[in-house]
Amino acid sequence: MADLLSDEEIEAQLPADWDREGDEIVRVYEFDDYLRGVNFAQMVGEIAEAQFHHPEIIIRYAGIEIRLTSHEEGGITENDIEMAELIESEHDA
Ligand SMILES: C[C@H](O)[C@H](O)[C@H]1CNC2=NC(N)=NC(=O)C2=N1
Repeated sequence: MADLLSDEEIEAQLPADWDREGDEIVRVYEFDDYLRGVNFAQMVGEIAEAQFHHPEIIIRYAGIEIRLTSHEEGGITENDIEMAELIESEHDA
């Protein structure tokens, strides 16, 4: 079990373009092609399986929303920050 991060730690470690919403960190990735978004969601799912840390993935016509929280700990942990960083690197690849 990872430790819950403090408000200051979350603020300091949140990757660029990610927002904090209560017990979750959130990012919307916009795509101008629906199936490119679907493909990105698939890649996020593969990262989640590899990390065994699973985001909520919302597939919309205009883009993909990723919501991360650590359910077992009941808040935001290093696992969420690490997942956000891995997803960012996948998006930038
Ligand atoms: C039993 C529990 O669901 C598993 O240990 C993993 C699976 N994936 C998970 N994903 C997320 N986001 N939070 C968890 O606490 C979590 N736990």
